[in-house]
Formats: sequence, C-alpha cells, structure tokens
Amino acid sequence: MDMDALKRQAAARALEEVRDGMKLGLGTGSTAKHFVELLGDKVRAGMKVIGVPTSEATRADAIRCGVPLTTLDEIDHLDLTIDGADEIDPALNLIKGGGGALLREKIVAAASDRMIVIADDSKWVDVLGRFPLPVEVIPFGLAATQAAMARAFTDAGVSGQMVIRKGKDGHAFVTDGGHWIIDAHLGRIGDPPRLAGLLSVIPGVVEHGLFIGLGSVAVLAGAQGIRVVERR
Ligand SMILES: O=C[C@H](O)[C@H](O)[C@H](O)COP(=O)(O)O
Repeated sequence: MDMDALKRQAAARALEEVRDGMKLGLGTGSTAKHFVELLGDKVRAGMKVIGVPTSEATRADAIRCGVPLTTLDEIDHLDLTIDGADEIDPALNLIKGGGGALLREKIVAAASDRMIVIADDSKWVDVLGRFPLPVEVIPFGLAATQAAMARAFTDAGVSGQMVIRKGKDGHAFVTDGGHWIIDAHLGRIGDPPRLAGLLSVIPGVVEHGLFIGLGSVAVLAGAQGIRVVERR
C-alpha cells in the first residue's frame, strides 16, 4: 500500500473520534489534508462541527471541502485537534513544522482538550531528531538568535547544522506569521523536554517544532494495519 493510502487510513480512524457538535483544530500537511477531506464528507452528510485551521493552506482546503470555520478569537477552547507530525516518539513527543505551520499548530493544540496525531508508521521513531527540528525565528538579529540556539543545543547535549529554510523561489521561506524557519539537523535529541525549554526562552525564537505533552493519542497506519498509541 502506498504512503498516501496509509495517511488516509490514519485520518479515517481519527475521524471515528469526532462527535456531532465538536469544536475541532484542523492540522496542516498531507495527512491532515486527508482528514479535512473526510470531515467534509461527514459535514455534507449532516454532521455539525466547526473547525479552526492551523494554516492558510488548511483554511483553503476546509473551505473547499465545506467545513465550517471559526477562529481562536471567536472561541477560546477546542474539543479535539487532529494533526500530522514529522516524528513521534514513544512518549508521544513530536517534531512538527516540516510544512512550516508549527506556530499556529501549537497554539491550536494547546487550546484543545485532546490532540490526535495521525501518521503513516514511518513517522514513529525511538528517539526524535533524525528529521531536522524546525525553529521559527524573527529575521531581526538572526546571527544573535542562532548563537543563542547553538548554546541551547550544547546545554541540551545536542549539536548540528542550522539551515535557513528556503522557499521554492530560492528566498527565505516565510511562515503564515511572517517569520523564518531554521531547520536544525541534530540527529538525536536525547532529552526533548529539556531542549524545548531551552529554546523557548530565546527572545528571537518565536516557537519550535518540539511538541511536548500535547499529543494525547497517535494513530499510526502501516502495512500490518492501524496502531493506536495513547500517551502514558
Ligand atoms: O508544518 C507542518 C506540520 O507540522 C505537518 O503536520 C507535518 O509536517 C507533517 O506533515 P505530513 O502529514 O505532510 O507528513
């Protein structure tokens, strides 16, 4: 079975957790896009839900699929967020932000009672860090921010190259919030909560792609079927 079919299976399994009347966080990326499409089918069949998109891309998908939308200005609390991930470890710590949506994704996940992470099982890892860690930064003072990030990496016992993400046009990739992304190639992150804490206090860092304690359940689709892992 191809990867895309697995992503859709994970999305379909997560959809079983959605109940009439729920306020939903709608994730970003190729897996979350399947969820939005399947949710659109349910809405057309009469299900009443409302969603908060985590990116402009997801907003456009949700509108196309007929999913009613609101914002976290109009409501301050969500029942459930369904989103993809770039890596998931056994504690359900995540790396997110491969698509550059990590800031809104984290705000939405943090405003939700529960977050279901949907993925094909290639995203499941023993230790986070093979996928470069996205860190959203303010362009102002970039060298100073990178120096502070390097010190945080040393304190957390990791090291690796920092690469400013480029867009298709060859210029710096700009997030929905108008910021840049530094992809940190760290290899292995032995203590994700510690690194998350160290990065969070750097002034030029807007947000980082380590999601600690936010994922409630992971739905992983693989060749052998679907595995549902709950955070302990
Ligand atoms: O910024 C993007 C998000 O964090 C995505 O949820 C993540 O990159 C996974 O995307 P995909 O489902 O396309 O692998």
